[in-house]
Amino acid sequence: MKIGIVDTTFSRVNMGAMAVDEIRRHASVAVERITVPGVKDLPVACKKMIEERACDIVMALGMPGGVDKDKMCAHEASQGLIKAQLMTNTHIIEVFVHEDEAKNENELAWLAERRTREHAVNAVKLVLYPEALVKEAGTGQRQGFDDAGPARR
Ligand SMILES: Cc1nc2c(=O)[nH]c(=O)nc-2n(C[C@H](O)[C@H](O)[C@H](O)CO)c1C
Repeated sequence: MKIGIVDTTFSRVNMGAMAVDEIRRHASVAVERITVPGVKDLPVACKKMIEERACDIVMALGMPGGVDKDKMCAHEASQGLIKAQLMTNTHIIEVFVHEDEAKNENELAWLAERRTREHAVNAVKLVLYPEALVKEAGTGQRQGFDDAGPARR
Protein backbone atom coordinates (compact mmCIF):
# COMPACT_ATOMS: atom_id res chain seq x y z
CA MET A 1 0.00 0.00 0.00
CA LYS A 2 1.38 3.40 -0.98
CA ILE A 3 -0.03 6.91 -0.52
CA GLY A 4 1.16 9.82 -2.68
CA ILE A 5 1.36 13.37 -1.39
CA VAL A 6 1.63 16.29 -3.80
CA ASP A 7 1.73 19.86 -2.48
CA THR A 8 2.75 23.29 -3.75
CA THR A 9 5.26 26.03 -3.07
CA PHE A 10 2.47 28.59 -3.65
CA SER A 11 0.79 27.45 -0.43
CA ARG A 12 1.59 29.51 2.65
CA VAL A 13 1.44 26.42 4.85
CA ASN A 14 3.54 23.25 4.57
CA MET A 15 0.51 21.06 3.94
CA GLY A 16 2.59 18.18 2.58
CA ALA A 17 4.54 17.76 5.81
CA MET A 18 1.30 17.73 7.81
CA ALA A 19 -0.26 15.14 5.53
CA VAL A 20 2.76 12.83 5.82
CA ASP A 21 2.79 13.22 9.61
CA GLU A 22 -0.92 12.46 9.94
CA ILE A 23 -0.73 9.40 7.67
CA ARG A 24 2.15 8.03 9.75
CA ARG A 25 -0.02 8.35 12.89
CA HIS A 26 -2.78 6.21 11.39
CA ALA A 27 -1.17 3.65 9.08
CA SER A 28 1.99 1.77 8.38
CA VAL A 29 2.17 2.49 4.66
CA ALA A 30 4.74 3.72 2.18
CA VAL A 31 4.49 7.42 1.39
CA GLU A 32 5.81 9.23 -1.69
CA ARG A 33 5.95 13.01 -1.70
CA ILE A 34 6.66 15.63 -4.32
CA THR A 35 6.14 19.39 -4.41
CA VAL A 36 5.15 21.41 -7.48
CA PRO A 37 4.93 25.20 -7.94
CA GLY A 38 1.15 25.66 -7.97
CA VAL A 39 -2.27 24.03 -8.12
CA LYS A 40 -2.34 23.78 -11.91
CA ASP A 41 0.76 21.57 -11.70
CA LEU A 42 -0.99 19.11 -9.39
CA PRO A 43 -2.96 16.99 -11.93
CA VAL A 44 -0.02 15.64 -13.92
CA ALA A 45 2.07 15.20 -10.77
CA CYS A 46 -0.73 13.15 -9.18
CA LYS A 47 -1.16 11.08 -12.34
CA LYS A 48 2.56 10.35 -12.34
CA MET A 49 2.35 9.31 -8.68
CA ILE A 50 -0.26 6.73 -9.68
CA GLU A 51 1.23 5.51 -12.96
CA GLU A 52 4.96 5.77 -12.33
CA ARG A 53 5.22 5.43 -8.56
CA ALA A 54 2.38 2.93 -8.04
CA CYS A 55 0.45 4.97 -5.47
CA ASP A 56 -2.93 3.53 -4.46
CA ILE A 57 -4.34 6.95 -3.58
CA VAL A 58 -2.97 10.48 -3.80
CA MET A 59 -3.61 13.67 -1.84
CA ALA A 60 -3.46 16.89 -3.89
CA LEU A 61 -2.78 19.77 -1.52
CA GLY A 62 -3.07 23.37 -2.62
CA MET A 63 -3.86 26.91 -1.57
CA PRO A 64 -5.72 29.03 -4.12
CA GLY A 65 -5.24 32.76 -3.57
CA GLY A 66 -8.04 35.23 -3.07
CA VAL A 67 -8.30 37.05 -6.41
CA ASP A 68 -10.45 36.02 -9.40
CA LYS A 69 -7.44 34.80 -11.39
CA ASP A 70 -6.53 32.43 -8.54
CA LYS A 71 -10.08 31.12 -8.32
CA MET A 72 -10.04 30.42 -12.07
CA CYS A 73 -6.73 28.56 -11.65
CA ALA A 74 -8.21 26.51 -8.81
CA HIS A 75 -11.24 25.57 -10.90
CA GLU A 76 -9.02 24.51 -13.79
CA ALA A 77 -6.80 22.51 -11.44
CA SER A 78 -9.85 20.85 -9.97
CA GLN A 79 -11.06 19.79 -13.39
CA GLY A 80 -7.61 18.39 -14.15
CA LEU A 81 -7.66 16.40 -10.93
CA ILE A 82 -11.05 14.90 -11.74
CA LYS A 83 -9.79 13.97 -15.21
CA ALA A 84 -6.66 12.37 -13.73
CA GLN A 85 -8.86 10.28 -11.41
CA LEU A 86 -11.01 9.06 -14.28
CA MET A 87 -7.99 8.32 -16.47
CA THR A 88 -6.33 6.26 -13.75
CA ASN A 89 -9.41 4.91 -11.94
CA THR A 90 -7.78 6.03 -8.70
CA HIS A 91 -8.85 8.47 -6.00
CA ILE A 92 -7.08 11.81 -5.76
CA ILE A 93 -8.26 13.60 -2.63
CA GLU A 94 -8.30 17.30 -3.44
CA VAL A 95 -7.40 19.35 -0.39
CA PHE A 96 -7.70 23.01 -1.32
CA VAL A 97 -7.67 25.74 1.29
CA HIS A 98 -8.75 29.02 -0.26
CA GLU A 99 -6.92 31.95 1.24
CA ASP A 100 -10.15 33.92 1.59
CA GLU A 101 -11.86 31.22 3.65
CA ALA A 102 -9.93 32.49 6.67
CA LYS A 103 -10.31 35.89 8.31
CA ASN A 104 -6.59 36.23 9.13
CA GLU A 105 -3.21 34.49 8.80
CA ASN A 106 -3.61 32.69 12.07
CA GLU A 107 -6.91 31.16 11.04
CA LEU A 108 -5.49 30.30 7.60
CA ALA A 109 -2.65 28.30 9.16
CA TRP A 110 -5.07 26.59 11.56
CA LEU A 111 -7.58 25.78 8.79
CA ALA A 112 -4.93 24.42 6.42
CA GLU A 113 -3.55 22.13 9.10
CA ARG A 114 -6.91 20.86 10.27
CA ARG A 115 -8.29 20.27 6.75
CA THR A 116 -5.09 18.54 5.65
CA ARG A 117 -5.00 16.25 8.67
CA GLU A 118 -8.70 15.36 8.46
CA HIS A 119 -8.40 14.54 4.76
CA ALA A 120 -5.25 12.49 5.42
CA VAL A 121 -7.38 10.34 7.72
CA ASN A 122 -10.03 10.12 4.97
CA ALA A 123 -7.37 8.94 2.50
CA VAL A 124 -6.23 6.22 4.89
CA LYS A 125 -9.82 5.12 5.45
CA LEU A 126 -10.60 5.07 1.72
CA VAL A 127 -7.80 2.67 0.91
CA LEU A 128 -7.49 0.66 4.12
CA TYR A 129 -10.78 0.87 6.04
CA PRO A 130 -13.56 1.80 3.61
CA GLU A 131 -16.17 0.44 6.02
CA ALA A 132 -15.25 3.23 8.44
CA LEU A 133 -16.48 5.80 5.91
CA VAL A 134 -19.73 3.89 5.40
CA LYS A 135 -20.36 4.30 9.12
CA GLU A 136 -19.96 8.08 8.71
CA ALA A 137 -22.42 8.34 5.80
CA GLY A 138 -24.90 11.19 6.23
CA THR A 139 -23.22 12.61 9.32
CA GLY A 140 -22.36 16.01 7.77
CA GLN A 141 -18.61 15.73 8.10
CA ARG A 142 -16.55 18.80 7.17
CA GLN A 143 -12.80 19.06 6.93
CA GLY A 144 -11.37 22.13 8.61
CA PHE A 145 -14.24 24.07 10.12
CA ASP A 146 -16.74 22.29 12.41
CA ASP A 147 -18.84 19.42 11.10
CA ALA A 148 -22.32 20.40 9.91
CA GLY A 149 -23.84 17.31 11.54
CA PRO A 150 -26.89 15.39 10.34
CA ALA A 151 -30.00 17.35 9.28
CA ARG A 152 -32.94 16.86 11.64
CA ARG A 153 -36.67 17.25 11.14
C1 LIG B 1 -2.76 33.00 -10.80
C2 LIG B 1 -2.26 31.80 -10.07
N1 LIG B 1 -2.85 31.52 -8.90
C3 LIG B 1 -2.45 30.42 -8.20
C4 LIG B 1 -3.05 30.09 -6.97
O1 LIG B 1 -3.95 30.77 -6.47
N2 LIG B 1 -2.59 29.00 -6.31
C5 LIG B 1 -1.60 28.19 -6.81
O2 LIG B 1 -1.25 27.20 -6.16
N3 LIG B 1 -1.04 28.48 -8.01
C6 LIG B 1 -1.41 29.56 -8.69
N4 LIG B 1 -0.83 29.87 -9.88
C7 LIG B 1 0.29 29.02 -10.35
C8 LIG B 1 -0.17 27.87 -11.24
O3 LIG B 1 -0.93 26.95 -10.49
C9 LIG B 1 1.02 27.12 -11.86
O4 LIG B 1 1.95 26.79 -10.84
C10 LIG B 1 1.75 27.93 -12.91
O5 LIG B 1 0.85 28.38 -13.88
C11 LIG B 1 2.86 27.12 -13.58
O6 LIG B 1 2.34 25.98 -14.24
C12 LIG B 1 -1.25 30.98 -10.58
C13 LIG B 1 -0.60 31.32 -11.89
